[in-house]
Amino acid sequence: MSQPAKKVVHVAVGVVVQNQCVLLAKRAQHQHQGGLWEFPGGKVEPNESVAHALTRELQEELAIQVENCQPLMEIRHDYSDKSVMLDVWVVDAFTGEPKGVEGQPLTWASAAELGDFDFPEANVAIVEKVRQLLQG
Ligand SMILES: Nc1nc2c([nH]c(=O)n2[C@H]2C[C@H](O)[C@@H](COP(=O)(O)OP(=O)(O)OP(=O)(O)O)O2)c(=O)[nH]1
Ligand SMILES: [Mg+2]
Repeated sequence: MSQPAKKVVHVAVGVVVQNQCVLLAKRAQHQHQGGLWEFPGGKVEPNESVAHALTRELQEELAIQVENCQPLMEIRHDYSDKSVMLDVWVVDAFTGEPKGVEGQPLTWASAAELGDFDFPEANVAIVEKVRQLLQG
């Protein structure tokens, strides 16, 4: 029997790079995929561009201002409880010093350190691509 089409949550995800490291944030326990590390970002609002959503979310979550970004990859993933489309962008220029505005822990990880963190399932391919990018 056919299932009704599942709503896919469109997410703007920022790979914020500086000094050959990438910025990671820890998701709060109460959130979807809580307790895991993520690339900061959040949901794209209706009629909002992905670049705008990314800029808005990184201002809200990290208090940084995106100065330059470009698309890296798109990942569609079905969790048991939710489907997501992660629109991943590299942020290679920003102003401000990243802070965990919502109380979330932040850390910078090098290519070699990326393996030390637990990420949501959807992130496997992103982490691999980011590792290559940082080794570039
Ligand atoms: N930001 C981010 N979200 C991710 C990653 N990997 C992954 O599966 N997700 C999923 C978890 C969530 O279901 C969704 C992102 O939602 P979110 O909770 O960050 O959204 P938001 O910032 O707009 O927050 P909210 O206030 O609406 O909860 O994407 C990732 O690396 N970064
Ligand atoms: Mg978020």
